[in-house]
Amino acid sequence: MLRVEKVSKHYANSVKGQITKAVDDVSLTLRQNEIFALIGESGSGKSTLAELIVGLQQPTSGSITWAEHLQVPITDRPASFIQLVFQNPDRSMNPYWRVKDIISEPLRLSKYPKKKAYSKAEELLEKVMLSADFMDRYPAECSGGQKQRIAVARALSMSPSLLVADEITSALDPTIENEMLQLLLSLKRSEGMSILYITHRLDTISGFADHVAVMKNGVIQEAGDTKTMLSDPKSDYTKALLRSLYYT
Ligand SMILES: Nc1ncnc2c1ncn2[C@@H]1O[C@H](COP(=O)(O)OP(=O)(O)OP(=O)(O)O)[C@@H](O)[C@H]1O
Repeated sequence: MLRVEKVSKHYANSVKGQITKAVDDVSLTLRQNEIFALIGESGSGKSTLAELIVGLQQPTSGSITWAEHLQVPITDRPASFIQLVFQNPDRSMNPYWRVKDIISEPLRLSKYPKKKAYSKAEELLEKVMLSADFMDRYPAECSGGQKQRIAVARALSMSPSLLVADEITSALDPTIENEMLQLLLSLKRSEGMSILYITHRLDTISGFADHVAVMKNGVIQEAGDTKTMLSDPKSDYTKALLRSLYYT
């Protein structure tokens, strides 16, 4: 569905003559209706790659296209095609707005009448397993996990084909994190969309992600189906990551 081909993003550093290769010659394919986990330690280039995919940044070289129209650059996609949810929901929520206005904002921007947008917001809350009581709350009256669900609900309002979830469970405790993963799995099934799930933790992806890519220093070290990679890792880096799980 989405093809990333030989994509690089290099930044010129303030130190003269040096460049940071945040993403370096990355190729991967995201299929329809799959969960693709992108794994890497801090600074490995995950968020930069996500921003390139979403179109928030332009690659230094390479191309990102969606497979139905392979020659169409990602920047020419319909606005609703990809939605991004960040690690910190507070970054994208106006603290003075009620939940119903936060969720329905994309619909209102698409000229939905207010009443219809609110009724859709209530449906979306139900999709992320929050009750209608949340409609009139402010973000400060919601927990971190609930705010992430609200951010997902807002993203769903545009019926995206691809949801990019950048470290959205990192700040949550294990039980709430597990509930969020279950929610994403059920949304994949019910909405038929694909999810690019970005994380620094390999231990969350078993039974959740269909495919996985492991990234280090801007380079994909290994990619493949999750079961095979977890049971038979090929790169030394993936092996080291897996070994480290047993010591945490
Ligand atoms: N605007 C920028 N200018 C210069 N260097 C940058 C810029 N953005 C990111 N980098 C560098 O690119 C590399 C990759 O950063 P990126 O944020 O993509 O990593 P990450 O894997 O998402 O890390 P984290 O999990 O900590 O968010 C890092 O070395 C970072 O310092």
